[in-house]
Amino acid sequence: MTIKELLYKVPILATAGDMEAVINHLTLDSRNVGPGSLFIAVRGTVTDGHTFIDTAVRQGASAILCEEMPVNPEPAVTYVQVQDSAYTQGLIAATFYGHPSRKLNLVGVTGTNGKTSTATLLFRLFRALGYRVGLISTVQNQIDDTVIPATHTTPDVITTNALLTDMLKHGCTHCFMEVSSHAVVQQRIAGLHFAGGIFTNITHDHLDFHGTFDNYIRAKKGFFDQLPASAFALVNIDDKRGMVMLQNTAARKESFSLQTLATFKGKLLADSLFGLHMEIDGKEVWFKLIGRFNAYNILGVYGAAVLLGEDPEEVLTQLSGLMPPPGRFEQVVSDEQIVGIVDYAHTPDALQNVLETIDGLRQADEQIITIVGCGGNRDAAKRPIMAEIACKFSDKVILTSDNPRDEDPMAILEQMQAGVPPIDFKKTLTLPDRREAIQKAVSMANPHDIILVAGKGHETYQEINGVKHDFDDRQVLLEAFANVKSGSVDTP
Ligand SMILES: CC(=O)N[C@H]1[C@@H](OP(=O)(O)OP(=O)(O)OC[C@H]2O[C@@H](n3ccc(=O)[nH]c3=O)[C@H](O)[C@@H]2O)O[C@H](CO)[C@@H](O)[C@@H]1O[C@H](C)C(=O)N[C@@H](C)C(=O)N[C@H](CCC(=O)O)C(=O)O
Ligand SMILES: Nc1ncnc2c1ncn2[C@@H]1O[C@H](COP(=O)(O)OP(=O)(O)OP(=O)(O)O)[C@@H](O)[C@H]1O
Ligand SMILES: N[C@H](CCC[C@H](N)C(=O)O)C(=O)O
Ligand SMILES: [Mg+2]
Repeated sequence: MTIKELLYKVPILATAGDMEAVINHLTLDSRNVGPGSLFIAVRGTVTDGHTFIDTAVRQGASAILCEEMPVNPEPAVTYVQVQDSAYTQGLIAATFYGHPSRKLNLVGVTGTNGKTSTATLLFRLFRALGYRVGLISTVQNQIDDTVIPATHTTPDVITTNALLTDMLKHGCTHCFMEVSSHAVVQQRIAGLHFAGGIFTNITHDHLDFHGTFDNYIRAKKGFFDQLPASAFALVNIDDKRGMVMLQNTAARKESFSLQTLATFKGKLLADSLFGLHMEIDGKEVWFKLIGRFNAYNILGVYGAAVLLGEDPEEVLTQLSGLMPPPGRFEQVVSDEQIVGIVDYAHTPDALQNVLETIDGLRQADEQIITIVGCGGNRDAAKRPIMAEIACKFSDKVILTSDNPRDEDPMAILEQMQAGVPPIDFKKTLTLPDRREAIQKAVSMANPHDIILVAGKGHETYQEINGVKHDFDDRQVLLEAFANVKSGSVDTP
């Protein structure tokens, strides 16, 4: 495709060089540039892509898209200046790949918690309904049975268009994708055509990136503001920001609720360790998912499926058989009946939901032992809050590391400790080594006690100073259970 063809409908400020130059590769990263590449210079949070234009040219880039023309342009290279290269990237990627998002039903899910759960349940539901389906999620991307590892919750828009193209080649009719707030702000969904958008909820997270809660809300709303009139906008109206999401959307406004009148109204009849019993649209159904928060995920999934034209009864039948995604309330039980629960709760709201669920489900005087940490290079304000919530609902708490990234693990833990109420000091331990923390919890547990290992869920690594070390909470729990059994861990 020539650069001129690629720029169809793109607002341009200036150009230099041959507009017939042929482009066979798009990239944001100078390190991936080769002959035939169009390098898109984007201003980032750490560095500015414009500083890599010369490197891209040296590596043989055929064209450069930028917001600022270089002082000494290379005559053999084509330059295009635009107002916003991150946004333009979306338009170009759609043209380059032939608008794959218009050729299937692309549904985006946004919200602080529940995106992976909702998108994965939709993916599994539509497969069970007999479709070929794609998934773009934190845990993994998927085209039917083929798993493609994910690096982000929402990939950059070039990757998404490439994934959608592969999905079409495999005959997919639907793709369910998570839309993170970072992605909305960084234009990672620009130029994508959505058939629908779902809002799960909004609570405290990512204030490091967005600055204020209002900006965070605005970012989520930005997704709905971009939806076309042909799409549906389905929001949880039990969340007080649900209606805000609908304020300026051109899409069809739909809602779901457990508490009030809504397009899709559900009632939670019972909630146990075996699952949820709900009434939806007048029908009583059992589901295998655990926790009230999953009742919301189920309703959102049900609503989206019906809005996509599926038969409500068939949807409920298939939904009732579905299991939660990996690392979401995943249970690992020891031979002595100590119950380990691995859950991806890494926000105050998710942690509180999961602990309330566990507290509501415990039978008698079982102890709840919570292991929790907070990510480095991420929102620091949530650290003391999460420690406080862990203390409120647990008999014992072990504060530990969860991807310290470039931060000092002890500095993160000290910020968490600041949230521990003095009365709870005696039930709180701090062990920066996560393996040691899990072993300690297991050594303290009696049969039927519940150990919540929060924050990492499906993750199979611990990221320290840019290096991802193998670490899987489920595996480490199993090992600790085995060690206790063989007597190699001290029991108190
Ligand atoms: C904070 C953030 O979102 N960062 C994302 C952003 O990077 P950035 O703005 O820091 O980029 P930068 O390093 O400043 O570089 C600017 C530009 O120069 C380019 N560059 C850079 C170096 C070089 O040698 N050559 C070069 O061309 C880069 O490709 C980039 O285009 O743009 C990059 C390219 O798309 C992303 O990979 C990167 O994700 C980082 C790795 C990340 O950790 N992001 C997390 C916070 C994130 O996005 N999380 C959300 C989920 C959140 C949630 O819901 O919980 C997600 O969607 O995954
Ligand atoms: N609808 C919900 N409301 C509140 N909490 C939820 C909901 N669904 C799941 N959770 C809790 O949040 C955790 C993360 O869930 P999930 O992975 O589905 O969210 P996410 O929005 O994809 O997160 P991320 O932003 O990291 O991609 C779960 O492990 C569970 O503890
Ligand atoms: N999508 C989230 C995941 C957080 C998971 C938690 N284990 C952590 O590392 O903080 C983020 O990138 O902020
Ligand atoms: Mg997710």
